[in-house]
Amino acid sequence: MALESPTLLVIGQKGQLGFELMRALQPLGQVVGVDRSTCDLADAAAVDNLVATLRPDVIVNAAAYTAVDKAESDQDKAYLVNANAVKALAQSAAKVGALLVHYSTDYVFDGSKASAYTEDDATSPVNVYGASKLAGEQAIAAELREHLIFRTTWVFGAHGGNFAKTMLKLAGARESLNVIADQHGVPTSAALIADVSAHIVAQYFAARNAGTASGTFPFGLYNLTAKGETTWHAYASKVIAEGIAAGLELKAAPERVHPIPTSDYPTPAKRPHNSRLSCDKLESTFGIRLPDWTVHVESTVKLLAELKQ
Ligand SMILES: NC(=O)C1=CN([C@@H]2O[C@H](COP(=O)(O)OP(=O)(O)OC[C@H]3O[C@@H](n4cnc5c(N)ncnc54)[C@H](OP(=O)(O)O)[C@@H]3O)[C@@H](O)[C@H]2O)C=CC1
Ligand SMILES: Cc1cn([C@H]2C[C@H](O)[C@@H](COP(=O)(O)OP(=O)(O)O[C@H]3O[C@@H](C)C(=O)[C@@H](O)[C@H]3O)O2)c(=O)[nH]c1=O
Ligand SMILES: [Mg+2]
Repeated sequence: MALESPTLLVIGQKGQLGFELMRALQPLGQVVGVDRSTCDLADAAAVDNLVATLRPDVIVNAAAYTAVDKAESDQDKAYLVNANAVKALAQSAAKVGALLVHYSTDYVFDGSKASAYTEDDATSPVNVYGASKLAGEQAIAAELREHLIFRTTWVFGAHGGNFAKTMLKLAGARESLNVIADQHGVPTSAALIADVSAHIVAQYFAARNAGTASGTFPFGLYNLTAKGETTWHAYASKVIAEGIAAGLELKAAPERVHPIPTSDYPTPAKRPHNSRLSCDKLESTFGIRLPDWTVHVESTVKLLAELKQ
């Protein structure tokens, strides 16, 4: 008997991660992408109508309010998109029996732990964005058993805005940069997150086709980042060094990227000093091996340099 091709709905297809998901999910079925102009996530009725009409097997939500500093003075909007809309989406998914794949952040933690955070560690966000994302996680867990929430960190890619691209731009315009050296974390490429998501959705389809998905599939919360660790300062230095090696003309050489403490870079939102997440649960549950963060930083900077030339 031929198996029917599944339908996958990607919400937020124009973000960093959404763009990579539209690529990575293609082999799994019919992929339908929507963005703010075709479906506003904050419009619960529109989302419910879309889900009821399309009846997707899987909904992947890559849309979020991600402006961390702006969220401090725009709390209602951050909660509307990251919490209320996510709860409504989970309810819509439950009605049609879809798996909901969703993404969250290291900013659900206060960063006071000395080692990498596991999925069992207590949350304690220090900014509005982190609190709104945590509320979204909790809403999904309350509404829908068949969910996967991937907590990730410091996302970058060739498509969309991110810290790596900001550093290349600043290094092209200025002789020197000051970058925080006492916040520790892991740059994770949107492509890696999308590829791992696709692997796991494929495992879900395989289990479902074998008739076991709803009974034994390991739904739930997983950390998903690249391996290793760094600081914003060392990350900026690496990006700039790779940019120069790839032929970009940058004014600020890596040795003129100065390390500074968080106290020297005041921002509206507080940020955790430790953003490291242990991915042992994801690797052992799904049999996945995550690459070091430098692998995709190197390839992405090369690609960005090629695109400029
Ligand atoms: N970026 C990062 O460093 C990290 C991100 N994450 C999480 O990963 C996920 C993906 O993030 P990333 O791809 O980097 O984010 P981006 O900011 O690149 O993309 C988010 C997308 O969501 C869209 N969006 C926002 N509000 C709405 C809305 N009301 N209706 C429809 N679309 C909307 C945005 O559209 P528009 O441009 O029109 O606003 C944008 O296309 C998010 O859940 C985020 O919280 C987790 C850790 C780190
Ligand atoms: C531009 C700049 C930033 N910084 C600091 C500020 C901040 O602590 C750090 C990173 O800056 P960003 O603006 O990229 O930080 P931010 O937007 O907070 O990045 C976060 O985004 C959300 C969506 C997440 O979920 C997190 O995982 C994380 O990636 O670098 C410098 O020290 N010097 C600079 O010149
Ligand atoms: Mg940002």
